[in-house]
Amino acid sequence: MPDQEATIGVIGGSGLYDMDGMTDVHYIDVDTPYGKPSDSVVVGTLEGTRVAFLPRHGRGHRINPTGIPVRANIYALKVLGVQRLISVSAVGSLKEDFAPLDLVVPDQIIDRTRQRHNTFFDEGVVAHVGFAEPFCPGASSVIAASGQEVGVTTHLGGTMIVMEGPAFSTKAESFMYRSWGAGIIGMTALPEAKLAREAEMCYATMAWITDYDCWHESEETVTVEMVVQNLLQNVAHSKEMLHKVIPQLVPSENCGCNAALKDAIITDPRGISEETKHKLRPIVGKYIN
Ligand SMILES: CSC[C@H]1O[C@H](OP(=O)(O)O)[C@H](O)[C@@H]1O
Ligand SMILES: Nc1ncnc2[nH]cnc12
Repeated sequence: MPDQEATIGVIGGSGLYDMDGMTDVHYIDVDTPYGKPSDSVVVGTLEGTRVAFLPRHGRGHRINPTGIPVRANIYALKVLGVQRLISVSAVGSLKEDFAPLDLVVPDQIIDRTRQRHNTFFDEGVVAHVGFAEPFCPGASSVIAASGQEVGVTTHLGGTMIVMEGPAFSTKAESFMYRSWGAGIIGMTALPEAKLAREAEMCYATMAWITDYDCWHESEETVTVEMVVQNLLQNVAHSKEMLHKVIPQLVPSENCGCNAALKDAIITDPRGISEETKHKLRPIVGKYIN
C-alpha cells in the first residue's frame, strides 16, 4: 500500500486532535469538490495498520458542529483509501445508568440537525442508501469488546440524538428526548454516519459520556467546563482503545457496508454528465463509469 493511503480512518472529536504512537507519518492536505477537510489528514502506521486520522473540529477546535465540512472530510478519507471509519465523540447522557466516563457504542440515531448538507447525491445523480442500521455492527462489537478489555464501563447499543447546537438543549428538549427512549446526545454523528454509508464505509462510534445534559435532578447541568474535565480521562481511554481496535477492524462478510450503493442509485446512467461522474468518481466509480 502506498505511503499516503490507509484502509482504517479515525475521526477525532472534542479533545482528540491527534493520535499517539503513529510511525511513518505523513500530513496530507486533500482538496475535494466540497472544499477542504477540517484539517490536514495524518496518515501513519499504528499497530502495523495504516491509519488516516482527522480531527473534525480542526486542531485547536476551530470549527463548530454546524460548520464541520463533513462532505469534504468523508470524501478526503475515501480518496485516501479508507474503508472502515471509527468516530470518537463526547456526548451527554439521557439515562441514569449511562454515567459520566462510561463508553456507549450506539446502534441507533435520531436526526435533529437542520442546517447541514447530508448527502453526496443532491446534484446530477440520485441515490437512496439504506440507513435502518446506521452503525456497522461488526465495527461496533470490536469497539465494545475493547472497552471492556481496558476496564471502562461499556454499553453496547443505545439511541443517539444528534442536535444542531452549538447551544446545549433546553430542559423541555432533554425531557422529550428521554421520553423517546434515547440514551445519549451529541452534535456531530450526523451527517457523518450518513455520508460514510453513502461512501460505503463501515462506520461506528465510540461515544464517551461527559455529562447528564440538563434533565437530571441532582446532577449539574452540562457546561463546557464539565465536558472538558471529563474529556481528559475519556481521551486517554480513547487512545488506549484505538491501539486495540484498529488491528481488529477486518472486513466483515455480512455487514454489507461496502455495498451500500449497489441497489441505491436510481438515476439512469445515460443521463449522468461527465462532470458529475468526475466529481463523484471516488464514491460511485464502482457502479458508474
Ligand atoms: C465541547 S461540548 C460539545 C461538543 O462536543 C461534542 O463534539 P464531538 O462529537 O466532536 O466530540 C459535541 O458533539 C459537540 O460538538
Ligand atoms: N449534553 C450534551 N449535548 C450535546 N452534545 C454534547 N456533547 C457533550 N455533552 C453534550
